[in-house]
Amino acid sequence: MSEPIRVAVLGASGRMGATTVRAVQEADGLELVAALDAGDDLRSVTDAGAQVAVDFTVPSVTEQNVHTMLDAGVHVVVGTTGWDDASLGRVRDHLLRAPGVGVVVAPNFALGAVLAMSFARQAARWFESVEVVELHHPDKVDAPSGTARHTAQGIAAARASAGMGPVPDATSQTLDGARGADVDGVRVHAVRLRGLVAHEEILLGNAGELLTIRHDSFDRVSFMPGVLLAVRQVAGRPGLTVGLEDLLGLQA
Ligand SMILES: NC(=O)C1=CN([C@@H]2O[C@H](COP(=O)(O)OP(=O)(O)OC[C@H]3O[C@@H](n4cnc5c(N)ncnc54)[C@H](O)[C@@H]3O)[C@@H](O)[C@H]2O)C=CC1
Ligand SMILES: O=C(O)C1=N[C@H](C(=O)O)C[C@H](O)C1
Repeated sequence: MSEPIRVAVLGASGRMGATTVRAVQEADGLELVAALDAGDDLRSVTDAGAQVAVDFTVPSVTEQNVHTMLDAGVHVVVGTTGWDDASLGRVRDHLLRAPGVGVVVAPNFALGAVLAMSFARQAARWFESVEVVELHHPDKVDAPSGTARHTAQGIAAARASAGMGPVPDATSQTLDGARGADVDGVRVHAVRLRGLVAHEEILLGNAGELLTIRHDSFDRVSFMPGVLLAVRQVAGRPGLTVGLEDLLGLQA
């Protein structure tokens, strides 16, 4: 039998980190060797011999954590949101100096959410109108969600490659924020409500019809199959992988 993959979890006391700690402990072929939270020294990841670090921390520290892991030759699976083209570009550059090391950054590890984004990209070219609504628990620090941004970017790219123009919208008088955020021309609305976990609706409209694509995460265990898949695959994927689509054999 092969040796287990040695895994460290960063943000281990948080909602996602604690769920990941349990999932790694229960998974075949994985061994939890370090569980760190704010204030802990990242050197304990390498001291513990971790091969893969999973980051579920906060947007303000995740990029620095990844650079520190790359300097140590540790593969990284990142679920923390807040990434943009510039921060991803810096990681891509760093990876040129860390040959053989892999980083997977995925805004959402729930299989249904990844499929919903894929369906939305597929549908985008056939609908004149589209808006994205994300709904989350009120302790979330960022808005709109990383998933909603990724969804809107994918829809915008699909519309652009189909030669579609802007989404119709005659609004000329409005209160600030009433039309949501503009992500590459796609309106994104963020709801924060006690009782919710993580939910997304993609609304696609044509004259006389509406297609709604909806995904609900009712429990954080929904993210774990995707997290474990990435942990198992990251060492075999040198360089930067953004999103879980490629790991699931879906078109990005
Ligand atoms: N990709 C995905 O599927 C999912 C991503 N997320 C994202 O994961 C992130 C974490 O979400 P939650 O667990 O709900 O937040 P949380 O606030 O419950 O947990 C964050 C944890 O990170 C810790 N932390 C802060 N600075 C740190 C540092 N320098 N080193 C180590 N730990 C540090 C905090 O003390 C806290 O325990 C968010 O960005 C969220 O959007 C959440 C759910 C699913
Ligand atoms: O903070 C959360 O809870 C979530 N964050 C991620 C995001 O911002 O997309 C993934 C999921 O929506 C849960």
